[in-house]
Amino acid sequence: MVKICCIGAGYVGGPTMAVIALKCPDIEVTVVDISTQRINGWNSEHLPIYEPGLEEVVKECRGRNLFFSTDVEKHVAQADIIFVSVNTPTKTHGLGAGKAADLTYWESAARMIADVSKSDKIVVEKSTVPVKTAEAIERILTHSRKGINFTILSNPEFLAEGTAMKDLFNPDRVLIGGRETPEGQKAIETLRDVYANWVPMERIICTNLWSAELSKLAANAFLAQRISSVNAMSALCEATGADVSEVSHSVGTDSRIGPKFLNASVGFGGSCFQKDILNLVYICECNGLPEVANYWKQVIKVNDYQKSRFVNRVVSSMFNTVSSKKIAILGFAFKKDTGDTRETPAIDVCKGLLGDRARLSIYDPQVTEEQIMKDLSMRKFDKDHPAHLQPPSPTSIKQVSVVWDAYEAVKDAHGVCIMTEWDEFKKLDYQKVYDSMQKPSFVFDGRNVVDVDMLRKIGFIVYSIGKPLDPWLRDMPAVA
Ligand SMILES: NC(=O)c1ccc[n+]([C@@H]2O[C@H](COP(=O)([O-])OP(=O)(O)OC[C@H]3O[C@@H](n4cnc5c(N)ncnc54)[C@H](O)[C@@H]3O)[C@@H](O)[C@H]2O)c1
Ligand SMILES: O=c1ccn([C@@H]2O[C@H](COP(=O)(O)OP(=O)(O)O[C@H]3O[C@H](CO)[C@@H](O)[C@H](O)[C@H]3O)[C@@H](O)[C@H]2O)c(=O)[nH]1
Repeated sequence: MVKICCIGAGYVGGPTMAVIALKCPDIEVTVVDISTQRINGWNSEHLPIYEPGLEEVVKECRGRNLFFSTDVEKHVAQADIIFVSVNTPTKTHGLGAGKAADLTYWESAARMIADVSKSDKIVVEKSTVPVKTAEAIERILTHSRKGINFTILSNPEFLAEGTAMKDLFNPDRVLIGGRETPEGQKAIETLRDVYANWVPMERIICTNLWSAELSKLAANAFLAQRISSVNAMSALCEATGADVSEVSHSVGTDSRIGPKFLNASVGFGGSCFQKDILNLVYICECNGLPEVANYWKQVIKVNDYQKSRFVNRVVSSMFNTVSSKKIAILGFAFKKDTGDTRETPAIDVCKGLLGDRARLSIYDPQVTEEQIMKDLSMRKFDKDHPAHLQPPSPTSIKQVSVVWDAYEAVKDAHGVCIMTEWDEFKKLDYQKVYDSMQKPSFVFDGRNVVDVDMLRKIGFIVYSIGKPLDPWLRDMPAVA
């Protein structure tokens, strides 16, 4: 029986391996992690991550051909194929701090593989890594060569959180990069055969190592660039009276552009876009391409601008101060259908409002109080490191309360900020919300989920990203 071991039981390692186990009953899959808490979670009734459809697959395969373990070395030693899906966060200190990818976790995984292996292995880069990482990893793997052959492949993951299972079952493509040597090509075939159990052959793209590594960074940069483009347009829409949804629709019907990923928002979040673009910027700089680096840097700048623009709208609309005013924050996750808060725009918006001394009442159906408190007190980039290495969270933050019901959050609030597009925020009884709030009552929709006309009829003053402005807001300065 072929044995697969995946190092890193996170948002990628867990779901990806669960799907391989489901689709390949002849393969034994073990997911290992240094975090006992994470592994205990995977072996329990309460999985450590929320992803629609994941629990069913894990329950079907766990104990059959899917295992979760902290015995990292044992399972690595036994495996034929090793996926490495550990964190590759942005460096927080030293050379390239704030931009370069921190490969500490990858390097320690590679050293451990080299130390414990007693048979030939295919080592698969599943984490998103800088282009040319495979070369460095190869050096580490072969430094203590004991007659063992390591063949390295790049197999970047394209799943999006909230739709991970759907994306894994029916991927647009699976990308496999390898060396153009007979061993490299043979390893590509071996991995292709695994995916071929459920992915049509024409959707499995095989390239050289560097193309595969760079394609992942490029795909995320292109996706994020679309959002920053539409968000830049949203500011112009507000200034001119155009409606960003109409503009997106009109632009997206051009088949060369396409309709996806053109929703204006308070900004993109998630663990990947910012980190991967910063990484791309750093690689460009290291390769003497400052113009290319600056081009991609602008995608992040527009994203930061969008978040601070939103905070400024809130503060300026509410008589230029939110000091001591209760503001309800609906949604904290970086998108719906996930409990993940890494780089969520809600963090920057909440910090901006707290800076103006607001009192916040936060509700998200999937994010715990502990997580929110941690996020609001943690430094930028600390968040994407393994949980057990993060600083301990404070028990509470003055001026922030976390509640478990949207109606509780809005009670006596002066304003409501919608930060995540959870379906339940579309279906709230807004008359009830209005009745329980202070007057005038404001709604700031960072995700364009509410029916603006209906809310205005109820009596709300509404701000919706990129939409024609409420007469009240038109007279208020939107810049700090
Ligand atoms: N989250 C996504 O949607 C997504 C999608 C595509 C690619 N990626 C990339 O995949 C990689 C992993 O992302 P993630 O979101 O799954 O991260 P994650 O933080 O959820 O999981 C990573 C896991 O690796 C473990 N780990 C770290 N070092 C280890 C070691 N030496 N040995 C064993 N375990 C170790 C951590 O404890 C953690 O549980 C990153 O490079 C990310 O950029 C993420
Ligand atoms: O039109 C849009 C689409 C998305 N977003 C926001 O963009 C962020 C990222 O969304 P999404 O890309 O759907 O989620 P991720 O899980 O971050 O997935 C991205 O990052 C992953 C990690 O690299 C890749 O694997 C995926 O292909 C890529 O979509 C979220 O805050 C969304 O709300 C918008 O504001 N407008």
